[in-house]
Amino acid sequence: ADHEIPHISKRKITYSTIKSSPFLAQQGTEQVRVPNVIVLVGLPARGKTYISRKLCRYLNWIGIKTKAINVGDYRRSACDLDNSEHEFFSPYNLKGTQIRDDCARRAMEDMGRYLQSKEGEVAIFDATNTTRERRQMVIDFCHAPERDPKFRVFFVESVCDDPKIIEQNITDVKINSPDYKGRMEAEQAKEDFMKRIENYKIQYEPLDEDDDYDLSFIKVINAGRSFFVHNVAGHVQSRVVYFLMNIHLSPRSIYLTRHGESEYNRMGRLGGDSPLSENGMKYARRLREYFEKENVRDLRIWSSQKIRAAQTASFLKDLAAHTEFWKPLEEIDAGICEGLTYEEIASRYPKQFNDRDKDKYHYRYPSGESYEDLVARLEPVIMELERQSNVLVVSHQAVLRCILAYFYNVNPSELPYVKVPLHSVLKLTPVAYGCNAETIPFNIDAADTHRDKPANL
Ligand SMILES: O=c1[nH]cnc2c1c(-c1ccc(Br)cc1)cn2-c1ccccc1
Ligand SMILES: O=P(O)(O)OC[C@H]1O[C@](O)(CO)[C@@H](O)[C@@H]1O
Repeated sequence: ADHEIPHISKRKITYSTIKSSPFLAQQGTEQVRVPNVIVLVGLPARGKTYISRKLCRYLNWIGIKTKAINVGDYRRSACDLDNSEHEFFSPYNLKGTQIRDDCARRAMEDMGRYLQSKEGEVAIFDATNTTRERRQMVIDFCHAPERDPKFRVFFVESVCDDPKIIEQNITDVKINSPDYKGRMEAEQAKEDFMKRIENYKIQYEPLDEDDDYDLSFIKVINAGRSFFVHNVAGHVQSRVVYFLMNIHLSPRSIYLTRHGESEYNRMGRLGGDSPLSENGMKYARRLREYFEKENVRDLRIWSSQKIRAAQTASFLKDLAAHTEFWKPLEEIDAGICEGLTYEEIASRYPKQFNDRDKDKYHYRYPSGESYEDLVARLEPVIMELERQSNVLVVSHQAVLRCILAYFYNVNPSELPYVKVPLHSVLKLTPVAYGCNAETIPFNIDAADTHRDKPANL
């Protein structure tokens, strides 16, 4: 109806909304990008699964539909677990070799269906792939004559001879893996796994810039200490290289908090730039006390530039090695609904209000932003978070939902409903393949700004 949105002009304007990913211009319904296969290469305990799961999470978060396929999972389900001792992996064990080849082929065929069906754009093939013969089998599968379009192949080889890192890997993710958990003592499991690595070393043929001159690949050396990058082709491969060059294994914590309660929070009003309320000030003081006790080494504080966030961060400034104010950390822009309450939006713009709850991730406020827009503007923040050590982020409800969704693989339909209450700190500590989360509540009164998805939608 006319009173809904002031029309700029009566002419029919069709806005081409880039629906699927901020990094992708769609033509019609087809994605313009060819399917990509990222093939891991490396001895056991070189972090291949760590890389594939982290990469998968990042690519999905930026809107590139990706699936990681782990051949070890196929082997474990193909044969019961007494086939996980090191003898099974000997190249002289014909039965073991045959089972492992068969599992690799089945995993590859599942990968082919995932990409051919356009269910996804990128598949990550997580296996040792340590022989030239095995890698050629994957290439032939991706470039099969009848395949159109051909799958683009990028090899990610993890080369690591740092005993400390390998030791950490085996302790963190091998001893408790299904192959050993509850069946062998830790020391025995570690010994067996070292023998499994020796079995793979017999046949290991690393990627070589001369022999593999025509391939596209990156060698990651000693958990990202150095890299060798060769023949990178296309957008996805360059994003993968960029991501791998920014992640690290060093232990640290990421603290997330919203600003203290603001005057607008108390009134139920969206956005704006109101100062902290009395409760909000109390929270800022208690937040400082918490970080005095936490005594975090080299803490960096990143805050949105909104008054409510800057006030909160300013209570901690002298505790931090460095405090900076970032525009990308500002709250979602509600456009024409800025400063209104949900009730006012529902009465003034009923259709907009209803549309938003139908697809809250993609819905863009008129003259404002969608959650999808927020993810695109937060990508540099995520990349910098990966690079850093101890960081406290002081931001807002919608922004923290997007950041949490990155660390916890939350999909676009659930992301806009993640609970991020006022007056609580979330402490994230990356471990092995995931992230430990500790919620520190402060028990200081605050408005509840959370709106659940209406039951009928
Ligand atoms: O290069 C490794 N060698 C042995 N282990 C490793 C790595 C990496 C790794 C690899 C590439 C990049 Br870029 C960053 C880290 C992670 N991990 C790992 C360690 C402990 C638990 C889970 C994974
Ligand atoms: O996407 P939702 O659930 O409306 O939450 C985002 C809203 O939360 C607030 O940060 C606080 O209400 C608003 O400024 C913002 O518009």
